[in-house]
Amino acid sequence: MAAKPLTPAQIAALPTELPQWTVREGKLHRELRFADFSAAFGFMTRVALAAEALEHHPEWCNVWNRVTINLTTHDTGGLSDLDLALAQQIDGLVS
Ligand SMILES: C[C@H](O)[C@H](O)[C@H]1CNC2=NC(N)=NC(=O)C2=N1
Repeated sequence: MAAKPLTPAQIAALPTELPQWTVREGKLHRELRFADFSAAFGFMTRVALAAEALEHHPEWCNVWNRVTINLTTHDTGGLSDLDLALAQQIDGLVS
């Protein structure tokens, strides 16, 4: 699916659309903490499957029970509708 850059109105609505996320250095940013590594990696596995299905992939980092996620669209050089869609799916995969 071709990524569509977010409009200024969509960017202005991000805090209400995605209250768990901030925009840091132009990327959607969320930090999560889990009970242990197994829970964190289980979450990452679910996100990986969602990302593959969406053909849109996170920049992320895992340290034991912590997962740091940054979303941006390399093809457009900024935030797109695919970042919004992936962030919404990720929010639904946090258990
Ligand atoms: C061909 C393939 O769908 C593209 O290269 C996709 C893959 N995953 C991607 N992920 C992200 N975050 N940005 C992209 O521009 C991107 N492009």
